[in-house]
Amino acid sequence: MPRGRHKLPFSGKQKKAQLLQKRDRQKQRKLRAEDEDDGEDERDALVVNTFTPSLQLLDASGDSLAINAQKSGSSSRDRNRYALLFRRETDEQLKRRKEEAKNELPPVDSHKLEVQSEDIFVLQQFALPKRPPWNPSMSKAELEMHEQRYFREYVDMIEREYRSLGDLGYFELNLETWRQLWRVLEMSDIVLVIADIRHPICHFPPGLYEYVVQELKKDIILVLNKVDLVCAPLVLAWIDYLKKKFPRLYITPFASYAGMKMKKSGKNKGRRIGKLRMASKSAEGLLAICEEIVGDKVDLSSWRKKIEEELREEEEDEDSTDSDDEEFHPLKTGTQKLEKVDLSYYEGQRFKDGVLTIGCVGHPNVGKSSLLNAVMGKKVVSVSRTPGHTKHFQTIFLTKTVKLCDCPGLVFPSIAPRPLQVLMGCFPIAQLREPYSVIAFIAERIDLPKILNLKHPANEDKWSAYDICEAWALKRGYLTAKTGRPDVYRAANHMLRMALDGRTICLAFFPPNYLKDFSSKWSNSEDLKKIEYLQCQSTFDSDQYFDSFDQDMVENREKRCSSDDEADGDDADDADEEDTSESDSEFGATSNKFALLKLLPS
Ligand SMILES: Nc1nc2c(ncn2[C@@H]2O[C@H](COP(=O)(O)OP(=O)(O)OP(=O)(O)O)[C@@H](O)[C@H]2O)c(=O)[nH]1
Repeated sequence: MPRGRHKLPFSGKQKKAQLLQKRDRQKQRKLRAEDEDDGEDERDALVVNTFTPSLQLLDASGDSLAINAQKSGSSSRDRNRYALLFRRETDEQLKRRKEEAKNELPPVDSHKLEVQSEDIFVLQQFALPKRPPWNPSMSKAELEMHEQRYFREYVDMIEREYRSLGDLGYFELNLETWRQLWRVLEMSDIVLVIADIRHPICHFPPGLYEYVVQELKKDIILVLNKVDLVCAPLVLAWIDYLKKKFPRLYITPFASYAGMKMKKSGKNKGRRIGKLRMASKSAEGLLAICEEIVGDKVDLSSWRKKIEEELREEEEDEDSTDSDDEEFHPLKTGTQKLEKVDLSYYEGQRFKDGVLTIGCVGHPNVGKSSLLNAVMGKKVVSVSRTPGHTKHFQTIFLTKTVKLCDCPGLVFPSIAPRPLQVLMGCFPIAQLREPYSVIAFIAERIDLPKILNLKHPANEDKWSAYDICEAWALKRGYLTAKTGRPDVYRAANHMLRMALDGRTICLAFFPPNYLKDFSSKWSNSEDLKKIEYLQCQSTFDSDQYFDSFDQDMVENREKRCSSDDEADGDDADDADEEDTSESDSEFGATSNKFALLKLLPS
C-alpha cells in the first residue's frame, strides 16, 4: 500500500447500507429511463447543475445547456470548463416537434440529399470567434476579461444576425473550447480539418477556410474521414465539388479503421488480431500532401519510412493470390496551381525547430482522435461514440519532425437543421430530450421501414416517425416496465445510435447534381479504385459482403445490439463509455452495403 494511505475501517453494516443505496440508485435510474418525460427532465436538471462559475458567463438567461460536463471534484483543474455548451431549446419548441413526429411522413425524396455549402453556412465573416487582439503588457486577468467581453459580444451578434436568416443551429458557447481552437490554430503549420464523408460540407465552414488561408496564411487540408461508410463514387463527387469551391484546399479521403480488423485465418493470417494498426494507405495520401506543402523545409523522411515499413509488413502478410492487385498511388487532390501565397510574414515561426506541426480541428465526433491513432498506428488518444469526448487539446510526436495536435471538437455557427446536427454527431444522443424529429428527418430521406424491415404497428401503409419508433420498439422488445407499452423513446435512441455509427442506417448527403451525373460521371470514374482501395484495405472480402447483402445484415446487427444492450444499459451515461481498441476493431471491414454495392438510396 502506498505510504500515507491507510485503509479506513468499514463495518459490515455500513457495507450493507452502501449496497442498498446503490441498488436504490440503480432502480431509480431504470425507472427514469422507462418513463419518457421524467427521464428527460432529469437529464436536463443533471446537466444544468454541473455548471461551474467559469461557464456562467453565458448562463445569465438560464437557457444554456452544458453537455458532457464532468462532475467537479476537489481537483483544482476543473474539467467542466471544457464541456460542450449549447443554447437550450424551449419546452414549446420541443412539444411542437413531438406533435409533428406523429404526422404522416412525406414519401422518401432522394433529391433532398443534395446539399451545398450555402444551405448550411451563411455569414462567412462570423464563422468563428477570432482571438481578439492583445499585447504582452496585459495581465492574465485583463486578458481573460478582454476575451470574455469580446466573446459575449460575438455570441450576441451571432444570435442577432441569424435571427432573420433562419434557425440558428446549436453552436459552441463555451469560450474555453474556442480558446483551445485559437491555440491549435496558432501553433499549427498545417491545419487539418476533419469531416465525416456523409456530410462533409456541413463540417467545413467556408469562413474557417478563408480565415486560415487569407488571415493566418497557413495551408489547410480537408480530410474526408469514414470513407468506408459510403460508396466510392460519392467520395469522388464530393472531392470534385469541394475542389472547385475551395481552390486552395488540399483534400484527402481517409478511413481510420481501414487497418483495424484482422482475420484469424485465411488471407490475412498472421495479422495483429484485434489490434489497431496504421491506416497506411490513408496516411500515405496525407503524407503526400504534407510533402507537397513543406517542400524541403522539413525533413519528412522519417514519416515516409514509417509508412513504408508498415506497407512492407502488410505486403508480406498478403497472400500470393493478391498479386493482381494494382499498385496503389494516393489520389492526387492537391490545390489547383495558383500563385503561392506570400508566407514571409510568419515564415520565421513556421516549422519551428524543423518540426512540422499539424493541428486536427473539426466538429465533435468526426473522427479526429481516431485519425490520430490511425496515423500513429497505435492507440495514443482515446476515442468515443459520444460527441465532445476530447476535452483538452493534446500533442503527440508522430516522428521527431512531425507533431500532431488533437483539438477538442467544437460546433461552428450555422443554419444546419438541429436534427441534422444530431446525425452529424454535434449533439450527444443521450442528452436529447426529443429524438422523434431526428427520426423523421432520416425517414424523409431514406426508407427506414425497409432498411430495418419494420412491420407497421397498425398494419397501415403510411408511416409517421412515431410509428417507426413503435415498430422498432416492438421488434426489439423494448417495453416500458410500468405499463408494458412499446418504449418509443428507447427505440428512437437506439436507431439514432445506429445512424451515428452509419453501418446499418447510413444517411449520407450528396453534392449538387450528383444524382443526375451518377452514371455518366461518377460510377465509371478511373479514380474509383483508389477510393475502394482505402475502403477495403486489408479486410475486403467480396464474397462475405455480397452474400450477406439481404436482411442478414440487419439481423446480425440486431443480434450484436441485443448483447450490447446489457453493456449499454438504459442510462444516458452509457454512451460516454470509451470505445476500446477491441470494440473499434469491428469497423475494420467496410460494412455499409451501399458503400460496396455503389447503390443509390432508393
Ligand atoms: N466507420 C468509421 N467510423 C469511424 C472512423 N473514424 C472514427 N469513427 C467513429 O467515429 C466516432 C468518433 O470518433 P472520435 O475519433 O472520438 O471523434 P472525435 O472527432 O475525436 O470526437 P470528439 O472527441 O467529440 O471531438 C467513434 O465512434 C469512432 O469509432 C472511420 O474511419 N470509419
